[in-house]
Amino acid sequence: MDIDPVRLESSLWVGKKRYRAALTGWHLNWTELDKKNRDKKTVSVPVSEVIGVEEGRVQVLPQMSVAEDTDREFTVFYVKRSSSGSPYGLLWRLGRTQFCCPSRDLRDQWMTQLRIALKTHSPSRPHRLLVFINPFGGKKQGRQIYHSLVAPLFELAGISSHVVVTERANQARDHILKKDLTGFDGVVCVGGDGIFSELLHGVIGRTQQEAGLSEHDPSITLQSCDLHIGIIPAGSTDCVCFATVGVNDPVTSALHIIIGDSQPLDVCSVHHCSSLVRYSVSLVGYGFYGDVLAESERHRWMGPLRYDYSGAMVYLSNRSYAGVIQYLPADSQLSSPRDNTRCLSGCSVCSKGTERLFPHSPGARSLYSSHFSQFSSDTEGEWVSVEGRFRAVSLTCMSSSCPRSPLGLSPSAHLADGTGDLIIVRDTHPLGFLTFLHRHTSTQDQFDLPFVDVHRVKAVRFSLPTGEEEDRDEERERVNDGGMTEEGKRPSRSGSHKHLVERGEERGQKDFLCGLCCSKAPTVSVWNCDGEILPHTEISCKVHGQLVRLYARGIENGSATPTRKCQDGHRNCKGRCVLNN
Ligand SMILES: CCCCCCCCCCCCC/C=C/[C@@H](O)[C@H](COP(=O)(O)O)NC(=O)CCCCCCCCCCCCCCC
Ligand SMILES: Nc1ncnc2c1ncn2[C@@H]1O[C@H](COP(=O)(O)OP(=O)(O)O)[C@@H](O)[C@H]1O
Ligand SMILES: [Ca+2]
Repeated sequence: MDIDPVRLESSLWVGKKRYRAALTGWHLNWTELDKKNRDKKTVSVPVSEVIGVEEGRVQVLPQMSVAEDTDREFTVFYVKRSSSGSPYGLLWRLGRTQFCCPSRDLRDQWMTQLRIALKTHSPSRPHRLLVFINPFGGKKQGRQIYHSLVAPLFELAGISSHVVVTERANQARDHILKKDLTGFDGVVCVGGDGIFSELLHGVIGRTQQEAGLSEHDPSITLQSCDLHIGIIPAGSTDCVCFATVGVNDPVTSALHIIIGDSQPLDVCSVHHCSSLVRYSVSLVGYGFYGDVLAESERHRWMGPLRYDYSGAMVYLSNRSYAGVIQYLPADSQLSSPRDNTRCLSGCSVCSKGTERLFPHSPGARSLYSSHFSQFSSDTEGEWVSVEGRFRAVSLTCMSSSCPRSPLGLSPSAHLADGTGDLIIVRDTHPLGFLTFLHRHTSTQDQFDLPFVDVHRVKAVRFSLPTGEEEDRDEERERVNDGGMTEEGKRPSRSGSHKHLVERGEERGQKDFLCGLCCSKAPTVSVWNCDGEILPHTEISCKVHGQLVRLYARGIENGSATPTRKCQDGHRNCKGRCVLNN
């Protein structure tokens, strides 16, 4: 349906300069005029990126206040992209321009038309948000970040928010699962990947409850979630924010939330036998990343640095683990983890994913759903099996870029294509593994190593090799342990790992901790699932295309976005090479 665009055009003043300002349905433009009425520079702001309009000369920080109201002035706030951003994504800032009209009538007309345009052209903006702050995330700045940087912007945009400062782990998840959410358009977390994961589990769980679907049945197609999730980064890794926005910056994220941006995200479900263990969006990792997480939990007091310290310790302990990996390859015609592309805002691979996942007719959708099922092997293609000793086995549904690794675990992975990338690092000499790790910090290709394989997949299973009886017993012990809460089968996030670390009954864990100070090497590692230790070694994972939506739009392509060395051998061709998109 075409909506009649709002139009208004007049001569206005900004400071001492005269401008021709025009509001069409989609854009607000103002062009400086010289004395002979010739056009000079034009500023153009899409209506969808206007944050608010106020009468008078208004400022927002440190508090919203009207500096002066002469009856003829109004202030427009909008998204302004900062040139001093990171090379990986654009920083957004609050732009502000104060206009002066020749008359009060004209001022009122501008105010009215701008507000109508905002209502008409930004229907997906949130009006009411439920905000969870983890006061202990990252450098423990969550509360301050929210109140000083984010709340004033929400107020300016007319968003009302209900704020919950969490007092315990899993409070945010339980709140979303159990409380009345009527009237909320979205949920927001202020913290790291851990509190985000709580929101993810709450939103997915609640949606399945309402749809009458069992999350424990690995063969069903889960219902995608309408309630959007926003992330204000204030954690240690903040990988989900970095990989979906391109920067970890609270103001940028707040502005994406205000304008109601929407980024679908693939989610991986992790099952053990017939029970859901957890969901993941970034990393499901065994071996190195599992060991780093287990070790880092003992050094939480170090804050975000705990990962670097533990990374070095685990690297020096030089471990590899036996296992059997099975995976279901995705259609290699559509994309590949080594095609040297980047998933950027408006990504065509993800758009095609949307068409495949949600074709318009309901009949077609259910046909596709059965095609997508991990367990219907008829149309699926074949499972592939790899057995051996591995330094690291990682599955990621997106690039998992973060400040530590700005291109991520899998630089060409897509946020919303319905697939994940399985990275298999076979056992190798220490220098080889260090090269692999180090390449995560540069534009060099970490997959271009003889002991590394990467596959684009729809599902993965991991088991211990047959004949490792000792390990199987251990695995049985873990299953009996469970790590589940009294509410039944819902996994307990930190309950399980607290159990592992504090009581030390988990043998792999005990071996691991012991292994750092004595020579006995452990035979099993643990799984790191978005920063949580899983209570099982044998798991099966399935990617659910576009299961949730974030208030984000993917990474906007700053001119300097670094990319990999291209296949012609150019180093650092930084997007100029034709092979890069
Ligand atoms: C030699 C330098 C090597 C740098 C290797 C960097 C790899 C970075 C991969 C990052 C993957 C991120 C996936 C996201 C995981 C998060 O969900 C999750 C939870 O985050 P939260 O605490 O904010 O809630 N974070 C994590 O599990 C942390 C994983 C971080 C691993 C960092 C490893 C650093 C390794 C340093 C090795 C140093 C070797 C030195 C040898 C002398
Ligand atoms: N009030 C709280 N007390 C203790 N733990 C909490 C609280 N709120 C959230 N958590 C848990 O803290 C863990 C880490 O939180 P997160 O926000 O990811 O910070 P970080 O990035 O520093 O790890 C998560 O597992 C989350 O569930
Ligand atoms: Ca994906």
